[in-house]
Amino acid sequence: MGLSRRQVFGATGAGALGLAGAGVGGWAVARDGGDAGAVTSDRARFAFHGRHQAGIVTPAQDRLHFAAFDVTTSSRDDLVGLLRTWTAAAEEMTRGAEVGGGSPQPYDAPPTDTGEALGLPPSGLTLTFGFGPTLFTKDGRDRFGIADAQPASLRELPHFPADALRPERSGGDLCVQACADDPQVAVHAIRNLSRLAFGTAALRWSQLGFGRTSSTTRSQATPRNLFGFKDGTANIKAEDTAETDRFVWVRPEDDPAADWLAGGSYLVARRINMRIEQWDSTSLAEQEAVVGRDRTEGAPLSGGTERSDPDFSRQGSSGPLIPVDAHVRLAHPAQNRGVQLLRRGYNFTDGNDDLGRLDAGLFFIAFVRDPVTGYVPMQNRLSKSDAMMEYLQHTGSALFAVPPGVRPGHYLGQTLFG
Ligand SMILES: C=CC1=C(C)c2cc3[nH]c(cc4nc(cc5[nH]c(cc1n2)c(C)c5CCC(=O)O)C(CCC(=O)O)=C4C)c(C)c3C=C
Ligand SMILES: [Fe+2]
Repeated sequence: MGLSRRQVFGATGAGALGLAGAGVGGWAVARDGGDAGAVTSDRARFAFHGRHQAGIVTPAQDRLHFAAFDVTTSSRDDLVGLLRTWTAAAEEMTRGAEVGGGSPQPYDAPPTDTGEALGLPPSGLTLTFGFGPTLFTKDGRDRFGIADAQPASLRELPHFPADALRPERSGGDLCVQACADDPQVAVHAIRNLSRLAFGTAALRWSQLGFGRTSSTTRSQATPRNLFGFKDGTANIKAEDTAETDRFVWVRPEDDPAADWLAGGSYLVARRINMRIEQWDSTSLAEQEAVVGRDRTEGAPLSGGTERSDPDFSRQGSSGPLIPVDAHVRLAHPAQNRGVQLLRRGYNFTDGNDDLGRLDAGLFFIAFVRDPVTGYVPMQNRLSKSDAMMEYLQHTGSALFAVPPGVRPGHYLGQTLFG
């Protein structure tokens, strides 16, 4: 039996909870007659307005279309105009309405909405927007008069060992994470936002994802990644409000020069190719040793069930049961000064290469309160020592500051530009 809405979202920090459209500050999900709200369905609808943007601690949907944009204008007014336009369109699309639905549609002009989502339910669409470091400063230039408000932690991520990053899959001034349970709804959202940006911002790169690789609420089943392992077991969950407060949401005192980001977060995106043909020819014993958990149950190799705490000191006949270079050992808070992050990634396949190998992997997305302390040291440790790295190649990378949620009547990023 699922948890009730109040159990799932009752303490988001906003202190209020209600059905979408009720105009309350907490996250709300409306489902026809449903009470769980933790499991998404095509009828799920997430409120666009709130204290935090949706798409972070709201239950992870099954599909992703992620897009990074370059701003092509040098006009601050045009940029703010785009953020206002995106705000209105995002609010419409997340409630399943047409873009520009309120305005009359002249027959001799292109429709205001591209049309492929007409008649489809909201499908749990969430749109999460972020600002990249280059929106603030580029080539030493203060592009839009916001350089003084650039958060100290919003810098290009450092080069990590074994990175094979492609510039055309990295960076960006703006990002939009569109998640939904219907891929057509997610793609429709990015297509329409790109169209509205014409002349102000242009798509730089984008990534489709299927099959979430993390659960973000307790009542969601743990999904599997393309290595066939349960992924997301030890993730921060929406119910863990002490953890989300400590590791996900930015506080005003974190960076006084960038207090506009309070209530927001940072989004780390990494396109990680998985050498799945190599993985598929590896023994199950080796696969489990690399992960540090068993494949069937997802239980730590030290014993117990999926939810048992790993015992890193437990010894087998030839050393620790969870090897010293196992992924879960190196990613565990015990190895990372207690740090945790909220993972919200997706599987991807983008065709194949000339040798018939799939271009497949995991589009890693994490939300952190501070990437400098909450992501970079962990990635360094994994890139240097994780046994899984033999099967991985990082091919894309980006970092964005995710502003707080939008209040009714306000626009995205108003705390920065307003
Ligand atoms: C820098 C952070 C991380 C990257 C990059 C990353 C890539 C990555 N992970 C898997 C598969 C699994 N990861 C699991 C756990 C796990 N991973 C990270 C961080 C990164 N992973 C953390 C913090 C944790 C939790 C550690 C803990 O507290 O125990 C697991 C185990 C199940 C689970 O808890 O989710 C798997 C499986 C892949 C395939 C991958 C890159 C392609
Ligand atoms: Fe991981």
